[in-house]
Amino acid sequence: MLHVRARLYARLVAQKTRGLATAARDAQSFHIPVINFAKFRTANSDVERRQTANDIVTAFKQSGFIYLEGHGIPSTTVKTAFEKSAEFFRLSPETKDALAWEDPRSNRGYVKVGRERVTQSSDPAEIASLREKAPDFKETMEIGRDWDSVWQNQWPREPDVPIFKQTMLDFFQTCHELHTEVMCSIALGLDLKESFFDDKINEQCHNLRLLSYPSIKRSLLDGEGKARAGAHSDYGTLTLLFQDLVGGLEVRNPHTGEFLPATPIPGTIVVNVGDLLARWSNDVLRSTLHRVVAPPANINGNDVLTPARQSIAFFCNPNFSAEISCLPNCGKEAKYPPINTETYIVGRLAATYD
Ligand SMILES: O=C(O)CCC(=O)C(=O)O
Ligand SMILES: [Fe+2]
Repeated sequence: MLHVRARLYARLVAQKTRGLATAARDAQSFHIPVINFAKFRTANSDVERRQTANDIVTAFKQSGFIYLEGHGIPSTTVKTAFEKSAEFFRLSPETKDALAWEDPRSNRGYVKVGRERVTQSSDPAEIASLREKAPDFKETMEIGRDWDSVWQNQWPREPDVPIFKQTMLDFFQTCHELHTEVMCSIALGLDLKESFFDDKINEQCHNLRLLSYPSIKRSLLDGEGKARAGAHSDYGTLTLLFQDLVGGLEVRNPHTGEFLPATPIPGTIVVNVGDLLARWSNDVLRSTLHRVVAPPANINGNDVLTPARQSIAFFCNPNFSAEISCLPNCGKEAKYPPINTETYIVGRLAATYD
């Protein structure tokens, strides 16, 4: 009897040790890999295409974030989008306020500093209090598909920022096409037909967000919950994030709770999984918390002001009419009931804006 108990105990200890070893491995292996998408786009063989698709899906299972290189978007295209974005944010506060964001169903227009507070909370009172105590130090311009039958983009007047509209329309289209390709790779990596997502993501219900983080006193970003953008996850399928070289983006290791810097790598796009794709995949793909904090201080450590920072996020969504229910090959039992895309996205947006 004693023997049996001792054996059982030894087995339990061994299991626990193995579990701890796996957890430690997961914690240590958390990183944001650089993936060369050119290998997928111009692959010579199915094997090569499949290899990159597997790498992407593996990374999205582990950390939910990748740096995409070889994505095919010319650096001049990104540079022009950043220049036009900077030109827009240099407009007077009155000119920008005249284009104010008004409605989560539209999700278009200018959002001044302090109006949005991204968070994981869905409690309106908690979000309101966070917004007051620790607002996001950023301003944004939100752009949707321009041919929507109900909602209109809030374009600045052409003479105020020449070619802004055309630049952003072209950039929107370019990002939409890249999203479609990356979703093909995800389908393949999940053992689905490569075209599986095509008719569920083709209506361009996306959101192009230009972000400007003004230069502020570093001390304003010290303190509980204070950040340029608070810790949050994104809502849709994928986010394509273009960042300048200032730094400050951090990604949370879910195994340890620690935030890891997503240091800018020139020429790459940071791509991360959003909540709706995580839900679609029954949490096989991971939607990871991230935030934007003050960039690392200078070596002498006494820089009082943070440099201004610019980024562009393209939030990709399924078609608003698409029903999101557990994908094939993603577990035996669905963890979530089906949900309509528009209901989900508009609900999340309504909670985060003032
Ligand atoms: O500016 C960044 O680098 C990230 C912004 C972001 O995460 C967001 O707007 O959802
Ligand atoms: Fe985000």
